[in-house]
Amino acid sequence: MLAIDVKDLRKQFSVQKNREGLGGALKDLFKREYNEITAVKDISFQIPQGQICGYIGENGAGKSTTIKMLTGILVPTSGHIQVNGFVPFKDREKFVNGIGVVFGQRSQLWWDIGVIESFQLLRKVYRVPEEEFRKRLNELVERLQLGDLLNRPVRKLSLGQRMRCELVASLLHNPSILFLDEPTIGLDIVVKTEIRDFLKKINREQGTTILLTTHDLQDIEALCTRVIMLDDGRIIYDGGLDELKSRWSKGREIQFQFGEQPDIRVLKQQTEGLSGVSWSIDNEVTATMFLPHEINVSDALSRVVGGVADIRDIKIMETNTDEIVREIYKSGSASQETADKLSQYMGERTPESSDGTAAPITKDSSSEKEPVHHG
Ligand SMILES: Nc1ncnc2c1ncn2[C@@H]1O[C@H](COP(=O)(O)OP(=O)(O)OP(=O)(O)O)[C@@H](O)[C@H]1O
Repeated sequence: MLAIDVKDLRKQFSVQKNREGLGGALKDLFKREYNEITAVKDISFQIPQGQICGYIGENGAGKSTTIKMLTGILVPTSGHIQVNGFVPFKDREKFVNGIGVVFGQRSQLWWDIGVIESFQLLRKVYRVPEEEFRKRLNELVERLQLGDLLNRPVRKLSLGQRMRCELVASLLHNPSILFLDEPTIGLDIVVKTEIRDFLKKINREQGTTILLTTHDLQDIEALCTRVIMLDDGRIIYDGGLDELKSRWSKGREIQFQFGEQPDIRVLKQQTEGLSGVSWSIDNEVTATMFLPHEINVSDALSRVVGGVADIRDIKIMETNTDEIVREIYKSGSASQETADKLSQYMGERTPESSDGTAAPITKDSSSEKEPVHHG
């Protein structure tokens, strides 16, 4: 069964226009005018069970709006969604038992009470039997090393400690799908790594499906085999991370360290005839060879190694995903082929139903913009 099935999903918001000046304010009082914002524009994708998929895009691309529709917080304007076989905003009671949600920028824990008490309240919300809850809690507490924190009020936790507690909270009822919206935002590299390792483990051991939005591409590199890239509410890439890199990176770089000062003319002679290969001298003893994708690394390497003496070290430089993704964001399209395909089936459509906010998933998710701290 598919974990997530989305077809032609659209979300429009009506935003009130504010006219300028006192006269404008008075007019606003009597006749309100609205602008339509289309945050998500007829997107379609399917995620099989057990996959970890990255959902990325620039600020305002529509990531959070999608997650909110997938978790039943927002009602779509049009299109179809099934998550675990349920329509999120309709079948909420049954639906929420199968999903876990972490919004990095807001808390699902009660601010002033001890962490363990928040967990107990969540146990009741999700109707988890006490014995099962204890077993699961012990396991999660051990894995995320929360032992000392359980009796502290949430407001006294550091961001990293709170985020580990948020993860436990989202997993207490053993959901099969986890939605993570910026789960590593603001965390230091140690906590980020711990959280990534933990997520990899639960995915591997329990087959948890994970949909993850992030601006940190290291999260994507560490966790995701697939990435969906959004631009202005549309999907501009859906595929493997490796494929994205190889299709979009301009080439590879190999850095050589020599025993003596390299002569650029000699280096160029070695790679003569290899189209697109170029050289630059970095300092007295190192030079870098740039290779377009069409040229085989071993062909180029063997020419240099065979023709130049005294090579001390060779470094093949990793493709920098950040740079690639930045380039794609700038151009707004991951490939011509994708853009062509998209333009065939997308296009502005008339909204079919009004937007709206569904009832809260569990306790209080009514405030859309402000962090929710219970207390
Ligand atoms: N409740 C709302 N009312 C009106 N417009 C909204 C609302 N929520 C989101 N938007 C608009 O929809 C668009 C997409 O916003 P969304 O929060 O989904 O983007 P995002 O990709 O998650 O961005 P970020 O990375 O900054 O969190 C933006 O133009 C945003 O201003």
